[in-house]
Amino acid sequence: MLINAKRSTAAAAGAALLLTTAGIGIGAGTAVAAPRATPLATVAELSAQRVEVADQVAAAKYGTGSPIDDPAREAIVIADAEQQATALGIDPAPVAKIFRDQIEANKVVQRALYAEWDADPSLIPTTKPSLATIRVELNTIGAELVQAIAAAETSIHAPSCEGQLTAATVHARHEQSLDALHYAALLRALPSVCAD
Ligand SMILES: C=C(O[C@@H]1C=C(C(=O)O)C=C[C@H]1O)C(=O)O
Repeated sequence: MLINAKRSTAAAAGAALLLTTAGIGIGAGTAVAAPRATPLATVAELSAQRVEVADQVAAAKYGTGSPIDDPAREAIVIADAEQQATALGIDPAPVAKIFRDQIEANKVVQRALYAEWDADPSLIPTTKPSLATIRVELNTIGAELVQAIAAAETSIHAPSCEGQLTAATVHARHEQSLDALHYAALLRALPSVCAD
């Protein structure tokens, strides 16, 4: 009886080992196929999305007299981000700083596209999107970005933040096939992410 019990314990242990091994195998395979995004990777991805949306902003404004710089709208974007940060229980001041950079990055793209379109009008987009609709999209990305910043709190304060952020930035560039302009803008969007 005692021996049987030992045997069944051994059998259970063996089964558990097999399951664990199988689990590890599945886990490793999944990790290779689709690595789980780190919190800073999400910050970089959303920032990349935001600089890509700048193309639509530029297309909406170009030739309409709407200025690239819209300080009233910028104030709303920053106030929203601060409010969302406070609601999530994080310090709104560094979030506002990150959003100021995000806005500058967006304008880097807009200015570059304006210059391209001025130089070669055949490149001007033929369809003009609605600025109001694009701003709703920017609001959505912005809200997700504040959440990602909140989720990245530990990484943001870690000594490895700059290294992790560089890796995340290069990864986002690759994932979203950013061209040189949008990669330059992405770099402009992120310098305030890691805490001093
Ligand atoms: C994107 C726009 O252009 C600029 C960039 C902004 C942003 O990145 O949120 C906000 C206002 C503008 O200065 C816009 O007008 O909506």
